[in-house]
Parts: sequence; structure tokens; C-alpha cells
Amino acid sequence: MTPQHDPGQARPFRVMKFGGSSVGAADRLFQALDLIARERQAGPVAVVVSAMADTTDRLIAAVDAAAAGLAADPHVDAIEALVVGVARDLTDRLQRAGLLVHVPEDLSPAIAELMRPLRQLLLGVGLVRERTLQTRDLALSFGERASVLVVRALLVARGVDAVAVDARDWTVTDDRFGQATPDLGASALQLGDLSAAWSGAVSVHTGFLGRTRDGRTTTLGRNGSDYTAALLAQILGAAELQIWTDVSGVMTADPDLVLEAYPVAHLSQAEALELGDLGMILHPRTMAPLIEARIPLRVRNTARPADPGTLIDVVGTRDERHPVCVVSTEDLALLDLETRRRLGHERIGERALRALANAGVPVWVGTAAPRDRAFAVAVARQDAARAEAALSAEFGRTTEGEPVELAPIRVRQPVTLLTLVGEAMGRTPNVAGRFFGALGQIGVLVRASAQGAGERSISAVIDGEDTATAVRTVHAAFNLAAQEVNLLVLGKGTVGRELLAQIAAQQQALASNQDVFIKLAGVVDSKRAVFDPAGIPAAQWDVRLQESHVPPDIPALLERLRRLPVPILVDCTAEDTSAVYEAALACGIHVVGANKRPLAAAWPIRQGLMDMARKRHRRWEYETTVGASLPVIDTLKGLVRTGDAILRIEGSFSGTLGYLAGELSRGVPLSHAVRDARARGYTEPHPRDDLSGLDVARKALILARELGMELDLDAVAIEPFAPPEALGHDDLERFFLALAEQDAAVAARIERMRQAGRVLRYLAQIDPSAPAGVPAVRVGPVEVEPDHPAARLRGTEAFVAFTTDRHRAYPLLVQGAGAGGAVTAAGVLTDILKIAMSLRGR
Ligand SMILES: NC(=O)C1=CN([C@@H]2O[C@H](COP(=O)(O)OP(=O)(O)OC[C@H]3O[C@@H](n4cnc5c(N)ncnc54)[C@H](O)[C@@H]3O)[C@@H](O)[C@H]2O)C=CC1
Ligand SMILES: N[C@@H](CC=O)C(=O)O
Repeated sequence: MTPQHDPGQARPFRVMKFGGSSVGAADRLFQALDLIARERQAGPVAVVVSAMADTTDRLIAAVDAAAAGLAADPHVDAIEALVVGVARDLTDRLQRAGLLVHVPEDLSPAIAELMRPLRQLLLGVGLVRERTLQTRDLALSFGERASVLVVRALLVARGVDAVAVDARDWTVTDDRFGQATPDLGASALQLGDLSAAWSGAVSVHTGFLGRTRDGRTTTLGRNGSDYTAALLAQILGAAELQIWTDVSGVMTADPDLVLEAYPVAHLSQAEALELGDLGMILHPRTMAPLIEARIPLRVRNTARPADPGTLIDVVGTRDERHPVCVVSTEDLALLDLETRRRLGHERIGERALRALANAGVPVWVGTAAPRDRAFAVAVARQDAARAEAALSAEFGRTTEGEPVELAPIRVRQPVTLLTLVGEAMGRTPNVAGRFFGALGQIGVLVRASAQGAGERSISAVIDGEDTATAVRTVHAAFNLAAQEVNLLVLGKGTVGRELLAQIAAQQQALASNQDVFIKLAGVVDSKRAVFDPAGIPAAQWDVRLQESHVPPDIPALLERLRRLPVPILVDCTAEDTSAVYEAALACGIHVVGANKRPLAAAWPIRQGLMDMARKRHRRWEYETTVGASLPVIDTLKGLVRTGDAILRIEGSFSGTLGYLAGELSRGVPLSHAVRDARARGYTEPHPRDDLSGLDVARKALILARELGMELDLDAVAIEPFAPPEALGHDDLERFFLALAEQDAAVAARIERMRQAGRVLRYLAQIDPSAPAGVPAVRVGPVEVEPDHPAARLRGTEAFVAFTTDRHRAYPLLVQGAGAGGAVTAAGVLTDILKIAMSLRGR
């Protein structure tokens, strides 16, 4: 099709299309007129308008009412009132803004006059009680015609020369009412004749409408006004088509699901076609005129005209890194067909698609198993029953009339079709790996999948309940936005408080530099809880918790947490939280814990939690349970996974006991040193757990169990650090008094060691091949020689030595601060980030 614009004309046309939201309220229409006036100054402009707001729906309701013998006039009255109201409001606004060059005549008589034949038509429908598509198309035409009347009149009043064009006068279509197809050549000829009369004025066209050669009104189907605009742009040889709507362009994902979704700056026409197939932007047939004529399209927001919107042209973006959009098509049903034996030459997919087409069921995606033994097809949920019936009928017998063994059709619903779209996909390796990897990491099951033949899209059918998390995760995995993780923090003691402070300090940097957004959804202490799905500002958690009267109802909080993207329970308590972990993991929540007790619980409980995490594809991270932020557990896991044989693990696992030993050597009495260690946040909530050796025994047990040793705490040989008679009291003050009674005896023992040239250390040993009758795990105080590696430890330093098959001559050493709020909290944060980063799909 040759462009029809006059080559002698200085600048080619710009076509501007305004949708129902842009013309259906005075403030938006005010903006639209302004945009048209400005664009007019830059060159010739043609405008296409839709029906105002919900006018089309009302017209359908009017026709339905008439056909049912009910009054249709109230619907027409409402439409008239809307149109007249918008026109009046807009006139007032233009007047107040000093933009009227003349006060327009009251439009209500003209609008009433326009609607008269509609009322007659509806009367006729009521009489014959018959509602054909042809009648409906004629009735619908009044919506766009009313918009044109108002827009033209007020443009003129605003000083912009404008002519009203009924697009039926140039859009020549076939007679498929409700979904007519224009004849480009005939339409171009008609438009050529009409346009001569515009003589430089802005032409304002009805969208959506056409007319058959014999003069009957048609409509162009879904997004028909866009189609009119694209056709007009093609015939006029326009420089650009602008679609003005209520969003600032094509979004990277559904903004209702992904807060960080943002408009894509630049798309190729091929990408737009792909998105159009998924129901986004323009219907594919609307894209056709733009593709044929290579006309760029801009999607802009009438309410935010300064936003650049999305440009769609032949080349698209040069950004190789990002796919373009994540599209979620919800409320679908997946039908699985499986033959029990092959159907000879018949193709199950072909037959299924044909049967569905014959039944008028649109198919979103269909995928076949190799050699066509099985076929899965996704259809709208509302079509599921019809689809199932059509398929059952189709596969009741072979084409030769013989019965076939088709397994019962499985219908799964609701499901969502999740599609990643982008040109870069065909040029970037491992897109599919990252896409499915990201879904797998969050435990989303893929029920069916398809990769677009054009390598522009990849789709997965997933369970409807996984939609929000999956969209957010895939969106984040492809660097389209920061990965959001939601935390519920239990315990605001030394570690919990420090963790919250570190999150407050790092939140911004993590979002900007690592694309990870750590959201604090809730904080719980032993008396109350605060929870806010929108996020608690990390600097305000303390005040919010103090003001809260919500009891710490953990099951209810987990229920709320699990609904947020990447939910993580962070355990900074020292309670037995095994049951909480079980509930969390079971409902899809990841766990990060500094708390040793669930790991040191009875073997079946600990194993049950591990199994639950594995089964639910959730992570349980607990690096800080041994050696605070020292990489002890990760190191051990690495050794085990790479097949090294662990011969022995030994070390000084307790920062507290290391610190106390040092203080005692300096002559500080035991009770003073313990008070001091507690004040510094080194000890367990009750220091007895350190002094009795229980805390170190738990750590040793945690490590032994990493080796697969099925031991319980009672199998650990424990010798306490302090005399047992000092350890009986729960009450802290009485505990310290009892401890003070031991100060002299302990000091004497230390002095004796000093004179013998030895120092006191509290050591643990794990010997996986200990002979029967000898405890494989032992913890207790040891008087070490000055050349022992533990003798050189300072302050809260801990160390763990792994003697293995590969590290036999020189044990692998992990050493550093083994206790303290700051280091432990940093280790907890690192565990949280491990989960967040692994979901980033990098
Ligand atoms: N402090 C350290 O250096 C290290 C501590 N850990 C572990 O971290 C955990 C926390 O230690 P700290 O912060 O030092 O102890 P802490 O005693 O200062 O804090 C524990 C907090 O948990 C709260 N709490 C108790 N029951 C609760 C419940 N049911 N729900 C919510 N909160 C509850 C307590 O009120 C207290 O505020 C312990 O399990 C400890 O073994 C691990 C490595 C190092
Ligand atoms: N009290 C513990 C804290 C870390 O687990 C220790 O000192 O090691």
C-alpha cells in the first residue's frame, strides 16, 4: 500500500489515538485537547477517539435490555448524561484556564439529536425481540460518534481548527459484524476523497467503526479503535502513531503483582506482536498495518504526558541483557491428554486443536510430548468444560472408527501461563535455564512449557496459586527489578536487634548494587508482634513493636508471611523452635536461624525438618550456629559434597569460653568475666548454657550430624567449663552469686596451670571413626601447651580444624571471632542474601 500523504507536504501526519479512559472524564480530555493542540503546531494531525469510559458496555446492556423486552432508555439516558456532563465540565475547565477562543454552544441538543436514532433502533429491537450482531454494531457506533462530536466542538472552541470524520465514511469492511475486516485499498480510496476537504484542519475520527460496501455499519472487534488508528496511519503514511491511554507504556510485568514493574522504553514490532498474542498492547492484526508501513508506535499516558512511554518500531532495543516483559495470563485450565498407545499416523495435537477450533474454544498454548504420545492444552477457565467435552468426543474413536485408549483427560485449574518475552532471548544463552531455574528455586512446579518458534518467548504453565511469587521471581531473575525477600524476624535480643540495624544500614545499597530488596514484614518478641505486608521501615521496627498490641501468634503470622514473595523466617531466639520451623517450611517459607536448638533436637525431629525443606524446595540456612559468621558449616558441607573423608574435627567452638579463659588468665574472677561477656553479647541468653558445655555440645552435634552421624545430645560426652555446683540456678542473680562462690577455686586452678606453662581452653572433638565404647563427640576443658593452636587464640576467637583425607598433613583451619552480636548478625544477613541471590537467576 502506497502512503497517501501528499509528498509536497512539509511534514507527514501524526496519528493520535485516545482511548475510553482518555476521553471519558473532563480532566483527561482537557489534557488530550492540550496534547492535540501542541502536536498540531508541529505538523498535520489526525485524531482517533474511542467511546467515553463505560459507554460501549452500556450500549451492549441497552441492546440486551431491549431484546429482553426491558426498558433500554435508562441506559441511553445515562450515556447522554455522561457525554453532556463531560462536555460541560470540560468547557468550564477550558474557560477557567483561559483557553477558549469562543464559548461553544451547549452541546446537549446536538447529543440528544445524535441519540434519537439510537432510541428508535432500540425500540425496534424491543418490538422484534431480536438482537443480531448487525443491530448491535449499529447501536455501538453511537459511542464513538458522541465522542467525536464533543472532541471536535471543544477543539474548535479552543482555537484548533478541526473536522469531525465518521470513520464509517472511509473504512470499507466485509460483513463479519462484530469483528469486521477492513479492505485497505477501498478504504484508502475513500479516505483520499474525504481528506481533500480537511484542508489543514485536525480530523477527528470515530474509532472502531466501519461500513460494508452496501452501507451497513460494522465494528472492528476488540481494540477496534487501535485498528482504526493503525489503518489511518498506514493510509496517511503517518510518521508516527501515538496511542494515548491510562498507563505510561508497556510494563515489564503486571504492576498489581510486581511493585517494581516499570515501562519498557523500546520494543521491536516483532516483540509487540508476541505480546499482542498474549493480549497485551495491540491486537496482532492491529500491528499488521504498522509493520507493513514500518510506522513507529508510541504508547503514552494521557495523565502523565511527560513520561516517555514505550516506543515500538522495526529495530527495537539494542539492550542484549534484558528480555522485555513477563506476561502472566491467569484463570486458565490445562487439559492433559495422553494416549495409552500410539494413535498410528494420527497426531493427537492436530486432532485436539481441530476439535477445539470446531467447538470455538480459543487455545492459549498447546504442547506435545515427543512423538506426540501426549498433548497438553491451556484454555480459558470458562471454556474448560466445553473443551473437555469436545476433546472427549474427538478421541472417543479413531478416524477409522475404532475405539482408542485415551487415558482420562486431566483438567487442572486454575493455572497461569507465564511468558517471558524478548528479542534478546534468541541471542542470549541459557535463558530457558535461568527461567526454569528461577521457578525451581522457589518450588514452583511447571505443568507444561513451550518455547516460541521465533525464539522471542518462553512460556510455562504453573499453578494459579504460584502466580504472584513466580512473576516476581522471574521478573527479578532477569534483572528486570530487584529481588524482593520478606522477613519475619523472631527475637530482638543481641543478634536480632543488631540484624535489624544492619538491614536498616544496608537496605539501600543492597537494592542499588545487588538488586535485592530486603523487606521487613514483621518482628516478634516473646510478648508481641508487628506485621505489615507493605513492609516496616527498618529504622522504625522498635517503635512499631512497642506500639503493637498484637500477640505473637506464630501460626497466624506464618500464614500472612507465606503470601508474600520469597518469605523467610529468621530465628534469632534460643527457644525450641522446631515446631515453628516445621510449620514454616511446610507452607513454603524459607528459614534462616542462628538458633542451635532445632538442629540439636532429637535426630528424627532434625531429620524431619531437613526432609521437609528438601521436599518443599525451601532453604534452611544456619551458618551462624557454629562459630557465628565464620564459614564453618559451608566449609564442612563443601568437604563432604566433594567426597573428602573427614577424619577428625576439633577446635575451640565457643567465643564465650575462649573469652572467659583469656580473662581468667589475666586474673579476672570468673563471675566478673561472665557478667562482662554477657554484657558484651557473647554468651547465650543464660550463660549457664555456655559454662555447662551444653552450647559447645550442641555445636559439636550440629557438625557431627553434617557428617551423617545419627547421634543425639545425650551421646555427647560433656565436661563443664565451670564447677557444676555453680550452674543450678535459673534466676540470673542467684546464678551469679553461686558463680562468685567458685571464683577463688577457679582462680587457683588457673594459677596452677600458669605455673605449669599451660593455658585453659575449652575444646571439642568429633571423631567419626571412634571405636565402640568411646564417645565420638567430646567437649570439655583442656589444659593446653603453649604450642597448641588453641593457646594462641585471643578474645572471642574460635577455631575449627578439619583433618580430612585431603587435608591430612595440614588440617584445614577456620578461625576468627566466634561470638558477638555484630558478627553473628552479619552471618545471619549473609544467609538471607544467599537465598535472595540464588533466586536472582544469575
Ligand atoms: N550472641 C552470639 O554471639 C551468638 C548467638 N547465637 C544464637 O543466636 C540466638 C540469639 O542469641 P542472642 O541474641 O545473643 O540472645 P538474646 O537473649 O539476646 O535474644 C533472644 C531474644 O529472643 C527473644 N525470644 C524468646 N522467645 C521468643 C519467642 N518465642 N518469640 C520471639 N522472641 C523470643 C527473647 O526475648 C530475646 O529478646 C541464640 O539462639 C544464640 O545461640 C548464635 C551465634 C552467636
Ligand atoms: N555463646 C556462644 C555464642 C555463639 O554461638 C559462643 O560464645 O560461642
